[in-house]
Amino acid sequence: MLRRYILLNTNKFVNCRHVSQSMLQSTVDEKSGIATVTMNKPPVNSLNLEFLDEINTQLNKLQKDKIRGMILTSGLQKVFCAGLDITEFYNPNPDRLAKFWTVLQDTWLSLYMASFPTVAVINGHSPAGGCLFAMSCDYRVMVGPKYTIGLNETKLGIVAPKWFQDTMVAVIGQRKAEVSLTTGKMYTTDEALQVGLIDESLPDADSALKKGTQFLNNFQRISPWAFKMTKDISRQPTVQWLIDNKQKDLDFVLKFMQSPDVQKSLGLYLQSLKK
Ligand SMILES: CCCCCCCCCCCC/C=C/CC(=O)SCCNC(=O)CCNC(=O)[C@H](O)C(C)(C)COP(=O)(O)OP(=O)(O)OC[C@H]1O[C@@H](n2cnc3c(N)ncnc32)[C@H](O)[C@@H]1OP(=O)(O)O
Repeated sequence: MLRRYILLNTNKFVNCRHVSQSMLQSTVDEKSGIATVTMNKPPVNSLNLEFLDEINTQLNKLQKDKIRGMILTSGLQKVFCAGLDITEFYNPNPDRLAKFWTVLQDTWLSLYMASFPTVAVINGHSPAGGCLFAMSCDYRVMVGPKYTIGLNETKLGIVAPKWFQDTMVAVIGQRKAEVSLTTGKMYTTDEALQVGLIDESLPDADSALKKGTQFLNNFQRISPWAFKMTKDISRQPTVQWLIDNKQKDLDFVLKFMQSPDVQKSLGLYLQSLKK
């Protein structure tokens, strides 16, 4: 049952329903119908099987609740999301890896095709899967200037799957995405704004959240049905490949991730992170 709370959110009191609390906090402003979903899995919001499952469950719940919009942000000091949890890939248990990848596919489909408008308030670093999540929202507001965002997979000796790449192409275009993906480029906030990877840059998290809310307020006078149909038509070419090839994508990942060369690269990368 939903309970009423007064919740402290970025130094502001708002009237809201408290929907869940664990690695993910979700609050819905009663007046606007806008949900704020805050990732809170220290130290870096890395996406493991359980966290992804929780995110996907929450997205499906918000859809059923017919919210009017969602802000996705982080409760951590300087990281929006560090991407996929690399320990899921290193010396993996094949059954768990298969579950992990399937939940990732489903979570991406839920977020990318969400029936409500979505904004990523990127209040920290956002590499790889973190960048994928941000790019999957309808609008991106980033706190600058000190954080970075991008698909850095080649720097780990791995390959961004086709649907990660297609998501980037849909945001910044083929040519820029190709250079960005092959070089594993991590953009500063200013660079990300220049290339179109983010829509706005704000100096602090409070003003970024306000900007995100302002964007969502654009939809108050737009029919949810018209919004959803338009988004579906626009995004269908990007999602169709995965919808048609979920098993093939999974089989490839299982094979690729268990190859000795990839394991060696991942081991070295994990070591460098620990240092
Ligand atoms: C036909 C051909 C088709 C080809 C298809 C190919 C198909 C292949 C599929 C494979 C695709 C795989 C896709 C993967 C996407 C990903 O998301 S991979 C993850 C990439 N992420 C990163 O590289 C981020 C790494 N982290 C950082 O850069 C930094 O941690 C940070 C900038 C996010 C934060 O910095 P800081 O605040 O200084 O924290 P740290 O001290 O670095 O980290 C604290 C702590 O967290 C651990 N950690 C960091 N990131 C991760 C992570 N992603 N996963 C797991 N753990 C992580 C880090 O090791 C530290 O741990 P300790 O405290 O030292 O134990």
